[in-house]
Amino acid sequence: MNKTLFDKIWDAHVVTTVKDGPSQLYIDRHLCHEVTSPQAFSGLRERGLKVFRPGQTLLTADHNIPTVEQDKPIRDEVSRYQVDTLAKNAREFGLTYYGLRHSKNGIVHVIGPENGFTQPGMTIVCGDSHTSTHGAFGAIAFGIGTSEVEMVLSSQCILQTRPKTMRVNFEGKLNDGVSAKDMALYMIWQLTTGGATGYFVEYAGEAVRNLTMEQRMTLCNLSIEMGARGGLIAPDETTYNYIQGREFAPKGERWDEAMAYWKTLKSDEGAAFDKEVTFDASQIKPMITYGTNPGMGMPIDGAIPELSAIDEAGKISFEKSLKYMGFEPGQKLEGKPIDYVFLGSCTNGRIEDFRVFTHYVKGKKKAGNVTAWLVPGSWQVRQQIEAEGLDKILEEAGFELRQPGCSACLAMNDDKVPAGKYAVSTSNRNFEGRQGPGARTILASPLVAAAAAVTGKITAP
Ligand SMILES: CC(C)[C@H](C(=O)O)[C@@H](O)C(=O)O
Ligand code: SF4
Repeated sequence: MNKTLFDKIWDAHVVTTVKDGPSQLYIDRHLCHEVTSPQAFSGLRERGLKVFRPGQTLLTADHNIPTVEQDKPIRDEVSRYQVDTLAKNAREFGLTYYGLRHSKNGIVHVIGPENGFTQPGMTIVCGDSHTSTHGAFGAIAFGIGTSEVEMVLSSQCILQTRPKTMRVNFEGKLNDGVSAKDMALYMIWQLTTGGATGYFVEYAGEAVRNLTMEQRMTLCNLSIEMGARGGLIAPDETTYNYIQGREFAPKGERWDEAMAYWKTLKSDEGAAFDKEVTFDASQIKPMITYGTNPGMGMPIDGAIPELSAIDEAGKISFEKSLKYMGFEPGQKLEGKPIDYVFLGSCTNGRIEDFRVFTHYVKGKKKAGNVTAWLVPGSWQVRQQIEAEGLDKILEEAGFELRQPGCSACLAMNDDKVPAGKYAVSTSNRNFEGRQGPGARTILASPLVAAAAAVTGKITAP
C-alpha cells in the first residue's frame, strides 16, 4: 500500500491499538520546560515512580526567564519558583537540564534541533503547542498536556487518536524578500485558524524543498496556528547536513544506519491524503497581521477587509478585534507608526533570522520612536551571532542584543509591551494581551520587522 510520510512514522511507533479507540504510541524524544511539567513530576512522586527512560528527555528553562542579567537571581517570585522547581525535578529524577546560565540554555524548540536531539522519523512531544516546529526534520512532533507529560515520563508512551492527513503544496519559487514566515501567514490567512483542525500536515513542493532548516522550522512552527496537530517535511540533504556532527546526532556506523532509515522517509507516489491544498509560491508577498488571531493577515501593501466582506457569524469578533487593535475596516497599514519591534521566539529566533535582520539594518539607524528587543532563541544562537560579528553591526545601528528566552513572545517575564502600543513581532501569536495587557501585536517576518525598526513605521522591505 502507498503510505504517506506521516503513516510510515506513526505505524512504526504504535505499540498497541485499542479497538475503535486510540493507539498507544512510543515516544522517542521528550522535551520539558518549567510551565507544563511541575504537576507531572509531582504525579510521579506521589505514585513513587521513576522516569522510565531518562536519556530520552531533555529539560530547559525558557518561558519565565529574564532576558537581561541572567547571572542574577530571577526577581519575579513566581518565575523564580517555576525555574527552581524545574531544576529540582531535573536533579531528583536524574534528567539532563539546560538551566539558566547553562551554555546550551534556550527556547525548547530551538535547543532540540540545534543539539541534534531532534531527528527524522522520530516521535517527539513536549507540553507545548509549538512542538510542531520539530516536524521540519521529518518527525511526528506535537504538543501534549501535563497529564500526558506524566504518562511519557513514566512509560515513554502516550495514548493518541490518529489524526487525518493533509498535504499543503507550495509550488514554484518565492520572490525576493519573502520568507517561510510569509508562507505561513499567507497559508493561515487563506485556510483560517481552523483550516487544519484534526489534521497532521505535510508540507511539500518546490518552494518548501528550497527552504533551509531554519525556514522549515518557522513553517512547521506555525502549523498549530491553523489548528493542525502538527506539520512535517520529508527529510533530504538539507536535513542530513544540518544534523550531522551535532551533539546527539548518530555517529559512525550509527549514522549510516540512521541514513538508511531516513532515506525511506517520504510519502510514496500516489499515497492518499484526506485533504490536499496547493498554493503558488510566487503569489506570496511579505505579510503582516492586522487583527487578534494569526489568520487575520494580509499582504503588507494590502488593506484590512471592509465589514461587508466579513460573513455574519464573524462580524462581531472582527469588529471587537479591530477595536482592540485601534484599526478601521478598509484601512491600509503601510506607513502606520509603531512603537516596539520584537525579533525572537521559537518561530524566528534562530541564526538565520538574525542574519536577515542584521543585513537589512546594516549601515542604517534604529528609529528613535522604536524600542527594539532582539532576543536570540538560545545561547548557541547568541554565540553564533557574536562569532559572525552581527552584534557589532547591530550595535552600530543602535540595537542591543538581549539574553535568550521566550521573552515578549508571551510576556511571562518582564518583557511586556505597554497597553495600547504597537509591536511588530516575529513571534506566532497576536492574541489580545499576548505581549502584555492591552499590547497590540502585528505579526511579521524578521525582514519586515527590520524595516519597521529603522523607519519606525510599517514598511515594505
Ligand atoms: C506555556 C505553553 C503551555 C504555551 C504553549 O503551549 O504554546 C506557550 O509556549 C505559548 O506559546 O503559548
Ligand atoms: S517562544 Fe513563544 S511560542 Fe515558542 S515556546 Fe516560547 S512562548 Fe511558546
